[in-house]
Amino acid sequence: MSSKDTRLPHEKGFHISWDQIHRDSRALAWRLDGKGPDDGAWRAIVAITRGGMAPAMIVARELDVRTVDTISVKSYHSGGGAADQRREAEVLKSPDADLMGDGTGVLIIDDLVDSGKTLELVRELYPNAHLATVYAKPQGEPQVDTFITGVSQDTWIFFPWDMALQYVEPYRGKD
Ligand SMILES: O=P(O)(O)OC[C@H]1O[C@H](OP(=O)(O)OP(=O)(O)O)[C@H](O)[C@@H]1O
Ligand code: HPA
Ligand SMILES: [Mg+2]
Repeated sequence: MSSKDTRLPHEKGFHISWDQIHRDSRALAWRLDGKGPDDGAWRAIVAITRGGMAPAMIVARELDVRTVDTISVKSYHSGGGAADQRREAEVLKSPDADLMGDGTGVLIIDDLVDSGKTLELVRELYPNAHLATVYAKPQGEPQVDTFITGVSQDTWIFFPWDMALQYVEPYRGKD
């Protein structure tokens, strides 16, 4: 039996509540406040859809940034068999080109970085933008300029928009 199978149900994932993502996104805003290139201000915020939209909205509110755009990135597995599967990413919708330039003064926000493929592509497109996530796994950390909480690579992060409250059995069941 692998160690994965011996973990208790509540240890298989990192479950984030709305309250937690709000607090962590505000912590991200606090860390980024005054760090823009022009008098500390950020020119615009770009959310990486869809997961980056909630944190980006919270950061935009805290930092009083009114110019908000989106970039839509789809990441997927490519290759043949399981052994040579690689992670790829493609842009489905770009933000306004005049707004973006090379990314200087623009804060690009996502909920998390995992393999780093999504941010790698975004950085190629906007090398001078500041890339920020709320959560980061070790493999993706080199791709992100600022993040709040590190999470181990084998942990799956569950976000509140993907969950619903439901009954769970006690750890010690009836039989
Ligand atoms: O570092 P990576 O391995 O590229 O993974 C991180 C990305 O994966 C998830 O988005 P996903 O593509 O699942 O789409 P969604 O935000 O629309 O749910 C997450 O929101 C990040 O954007
Ligand atoms: O841990 C994760 N949680 C949710 N979405 C993700 N996309 C890549 N990794 C994750
Ligand atoms: Mg995403």
